[in-house]
Amino acid sequence: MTPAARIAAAAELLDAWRAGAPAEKLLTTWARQNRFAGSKDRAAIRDHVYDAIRCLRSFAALGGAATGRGLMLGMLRAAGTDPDTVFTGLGHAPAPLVPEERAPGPALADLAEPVACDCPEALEGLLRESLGADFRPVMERLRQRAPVFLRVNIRLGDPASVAVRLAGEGIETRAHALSPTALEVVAGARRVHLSRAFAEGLVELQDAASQAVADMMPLAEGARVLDYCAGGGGKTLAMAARGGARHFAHDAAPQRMRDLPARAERAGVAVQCLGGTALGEAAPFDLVLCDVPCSGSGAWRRSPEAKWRTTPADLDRLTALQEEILDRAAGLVAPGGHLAYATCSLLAAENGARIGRFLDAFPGWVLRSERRLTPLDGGDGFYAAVMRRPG
Ligand SMILES: C[S@@+](CC[C@H](N)C(=O)[O-])C[C@H]1O[C@@H](n2cnc3c(N)ncnc32)[C@H](O)[C@@H]1O
Repeated sequence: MTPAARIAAAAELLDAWRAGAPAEKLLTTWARQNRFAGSKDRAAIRDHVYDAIRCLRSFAALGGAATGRGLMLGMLRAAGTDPDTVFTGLGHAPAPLVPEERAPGPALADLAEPVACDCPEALEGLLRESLGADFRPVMERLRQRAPVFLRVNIRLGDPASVAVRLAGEGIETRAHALSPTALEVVAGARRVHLSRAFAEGLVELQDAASQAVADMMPLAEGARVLDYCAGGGGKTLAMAARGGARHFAHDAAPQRMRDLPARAERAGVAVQCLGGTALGEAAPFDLVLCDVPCSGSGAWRRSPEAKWRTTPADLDRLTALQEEILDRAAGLVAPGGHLAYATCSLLAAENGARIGRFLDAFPGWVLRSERRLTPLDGGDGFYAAVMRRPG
């Protein structure tokens, strides 16, 4: 496909996305129905679609319309590319520009701040309040693609020698300040899944801030550790790789943990998955981590659709669920043990406010550590707090 044909395909997909279909599903269906497209075509179309979703407001303003065509036009203008070189109507390229599309519009620098930095209208007040002086730089960062990070499984290799192994497979990496186990992939990211290093459990794909959260967890020798909202088990595995403790995983949707036993085996660690009844029998635990469901606002570079589809009412539902999970998990912590709370949210309502409420409701518990990370630190936005139960 020509670059222009890829842009035409992305414009069509964006129109279907605006009608409500999830981007991932649209891209998979498109690939199935257009077998002539190669992996480079699919990757380029995916990049255009996700870039446009990340930059929805600014691209629409620069392109003069929030349609797929307007968004692609805005994307070209934002990049300083002359749209006439793409909108030629030749072959599978988009149709030539009509006079209204050609009329000079605003430049990126002239757009109002929330439009220029692609801030969702529905959450602007909360984001400003939560981020303070970092509002603009964080929102700007969320317009960009997310970096790819690997977590080195320190049970099986040290980061420096794993980096050399990866380089031998065409994957260039560099260490990252957020975590001693993190390697940022600077070239060859698409090779990771097929690499021997990945197959042998030397590395997992995991955001560096997520690794930093796992690093914060107090893991005493012989401690019994429960990942209460384990999902796919990213944090369970990161904690287990540190060694010394016994690890348990639970999730309200147990099917989310279905790959965890195989991933644990590949990583050379032991993790026991617990359903509801078994959980009660296995309690108490020395550490319970609640990596709760949240707005995901810290990860909008990776999952930009949520940026436009999360409403204040969703947030109310989420904060109520976060509170319920914390209260229930507190009952699983042994006297003198720790309860940890984590989100990939930038919003104070899901972060410090939840911990403040918990400490008010549970006298005697003390806050031991707390960390806020934004994409300005390099990885996703994260919040984590560790509290200690009275002995
Ligand atoms: C942010 S995700 C966890 C991600 C995971 N810890 C990781 O690092 O890959 C939140 C998880 O909480 C689970 N969850 C939702 N409600 C829950 C509840 N009431 N109790 C336990 N888990 C719950 C969801 O099914 C989801 O898998």
